[in-house]
Amino acid sequence: MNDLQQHFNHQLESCPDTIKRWVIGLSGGLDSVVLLHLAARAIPAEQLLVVTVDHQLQAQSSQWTDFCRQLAVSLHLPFYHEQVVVPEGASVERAARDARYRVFEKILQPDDCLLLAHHLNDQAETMLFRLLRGAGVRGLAGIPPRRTFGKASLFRPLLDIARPQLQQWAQAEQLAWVEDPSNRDLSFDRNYLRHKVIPVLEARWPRFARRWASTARFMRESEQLHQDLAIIDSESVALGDGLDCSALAQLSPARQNNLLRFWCRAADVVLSERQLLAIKQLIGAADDRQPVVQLGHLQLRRYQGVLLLQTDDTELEWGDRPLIASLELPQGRLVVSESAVRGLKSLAGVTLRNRRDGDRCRPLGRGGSCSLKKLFQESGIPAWQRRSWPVCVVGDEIVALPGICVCENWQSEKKGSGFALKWQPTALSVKGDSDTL
Ligand SMILES: Nc1ncnc2c1ncn2[C@@H]1O[C@H](COP(=O)(O)OP(=O)(O)OP(=O)(O)O)[C@@H](O)[C@H]1O
Repeated sequence: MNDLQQHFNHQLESCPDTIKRWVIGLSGGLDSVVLLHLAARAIPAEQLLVVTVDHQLQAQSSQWTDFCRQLAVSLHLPFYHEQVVVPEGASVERAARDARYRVFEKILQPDDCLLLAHHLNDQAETMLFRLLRGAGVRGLAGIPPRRTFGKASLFRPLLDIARPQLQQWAQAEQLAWVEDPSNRDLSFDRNYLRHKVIPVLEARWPRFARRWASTARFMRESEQLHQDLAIIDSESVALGDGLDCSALAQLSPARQNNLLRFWCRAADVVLSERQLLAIKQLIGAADDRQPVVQLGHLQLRRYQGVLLLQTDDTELEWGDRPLIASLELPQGRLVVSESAVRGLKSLAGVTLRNRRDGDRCRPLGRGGSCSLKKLFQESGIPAWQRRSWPVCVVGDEIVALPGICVCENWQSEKKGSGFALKWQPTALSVKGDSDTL
């Protein structure tokens, strides 16, 4: 058996025994054709599935799909293909990749492993590309050899192999593959690096890609340590769904940044340096100014010394909606359950509306009327959440404020009966982040 096949078989042995099916991403290019042949010689056909995604970006794309199908058929392997429509936008490469990964994710079952043919030169290119864009430790960790992927796992068994070795093997085995002419288009940054920059580095430092692969491993380890530290720090800084600003300020600036990055990444936000700076200013701003930092589709706010990440600020219009049962909305969750104390006696005729200027009600046990503004303040409800807070009314009378009070004359007869109401505005909590590179 030759070296490359041995290497591949050895890589497979390092995978968990629980894997039932291997799904091979076949583009028809040299790398994935080699991967397919290696896999077909090492894995029984009934445990393999070949998948090709047609991005429809080139006139010949359906011919490439035909090529891939014929190759799979010639090896007696099951084949699946799907055409995707890649949305136009700033980066076609990225959009195509996202569309492709969505197809993979749809197909994969829990005990599947997706095999992709990234190699050592892809790793070097990725690192250089990210460095040029100002990546940090996480970006320079490069392409990970394995990770979880949706319900399944993803593995790149050729990541230690240089492209010339794949080419030699393909030639020795007399394999055929397709060449994508767009790989020569130097207007794409990746192609420019591959054809113009990397060869210059290679000529002077022939082993640079292998050295960078070690750097990527160091970076991955460092990134893991950063994540571990963020989890430790969040134990003392997390408060409910938010971060306690004074506890955060006790950490060193680097640990603050680290925790903020991880916390935001859990909500899919990658913080830029400018955004980090804005957050630091937000931490020091006065509460009455209702400070906010916009982070893409999210908003970071500070209220009563706590940083909160909100999904959306669009005001929720209740529009006299009848209160029937619990509700799940993008802006929050209205929970209706059995009350352990004296809850709202009935839902009959109760509707939900937005708060109005000058609204007052008579909370149970208070012995008088009180403004909603005061009730919100006393309950520590941040000002920006009040506009969308549901107000329960029967006709013109306020009968309850979910999570805050039930009003006189609307409570159940005895304890442990009636309905408990809660309004939980959507907020994102601190949680560990898996490796999603
Ligand atoms: N159209 C496709 N259909 C199925 N699999 C594909 C397709 N294109 C790429 N792949 C798989 O993904 C691997 C990497 O391809 P490519 O280098 O184009 O990837 P990328 O995911 O865009 O790269 P990167 O992750 O480095 O940005 C290929 O070797 C192949 O296994």
